[in-house]
Amino acid sequence: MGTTRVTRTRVAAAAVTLAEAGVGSPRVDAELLAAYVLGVPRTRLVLAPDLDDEASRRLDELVRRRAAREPLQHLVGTAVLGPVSVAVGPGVFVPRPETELLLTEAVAALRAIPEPRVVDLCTGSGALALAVETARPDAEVHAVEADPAALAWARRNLADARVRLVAADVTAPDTLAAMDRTVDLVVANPPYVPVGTPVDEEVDRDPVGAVFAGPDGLDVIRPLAVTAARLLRPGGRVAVEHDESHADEVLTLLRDAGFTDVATRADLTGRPRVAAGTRALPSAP
Ligand SMILES: C[S@@+](CC[C@H](N)C(=O)[O-])C[C@H]1O[C@@H](n2cnc3c(N)ncnc32)[C@H](O)[C@@H]1O
Repeated sequence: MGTTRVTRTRVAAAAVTLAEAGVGSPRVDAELLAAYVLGVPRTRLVLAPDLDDEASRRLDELVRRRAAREPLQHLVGTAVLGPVSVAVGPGVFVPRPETELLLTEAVAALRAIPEPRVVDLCTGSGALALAVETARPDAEVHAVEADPAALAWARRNLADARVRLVAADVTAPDTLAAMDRTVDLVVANPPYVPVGTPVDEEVDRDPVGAVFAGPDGLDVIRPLAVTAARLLRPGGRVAVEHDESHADEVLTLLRDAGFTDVATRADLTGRPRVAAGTRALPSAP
């Protein structure tokens, strides 16, 4: 048997198992799990040594767990956001590719600002804060999170970074009060799903408080818009990820909180997913 034939056969069988279990990207997941077991990037799978008996057993076990809809990122222990990879598992929200739109908006907003001060509200694993710091090593980045389990993951992910992690409630009127009117950019990917909305089985593994936010999904974004306006200097920028059904409501919340130039950014499929705005300048006396 050729060196990669076992792997090819096992990956094909795993993809069938995952498809039957309703996994959205069965072939990719099968390849990623095989690559993980073999300790190679997915792009090098065809060049990797074949699966031996022990590796085959480990792959079977991971495929069984993935078919039971454990998130792929929990199985491999990491999730990627733009240029960074963070450790994830039970107790913390798994960063999603969708949030790269927010990261792109953040980096664009900082383009002309030297040594910017940035606040990431609702940081979860710390992925977005770390990605901003990686893109802009001259930035002073603060990351705010309230949930103790998520904070433990963020602490681990930010251990070697300069990001300052703050345990606080982003809806409280005094969070980071010492920084009022000094921040250049506030970014946030808060919970925004209306309570009771059916979600994928994988989303069910995210902490409830990371996903759901009250009957209309806006229980965190509503006060967060006020917090962002308080923290930002006049002319500073805000960018908030939201559900595609909330575009108009979030723009209204930003306007009501004191933002101008509010606009929605759409993802590659045209769905509105990020609202951005500028902290209004004080009106002339
Ligand atoms: C959707 S997750 C996003 C995590 C991360 N920013 C990302 O993009 O992967 C939302 C996070 O907000 C946190 N959170 C929810 N309500 C909060 C609040 N009132 N204050 C601070 N953090 C909060 C949750 O614990 C969760 O970690």
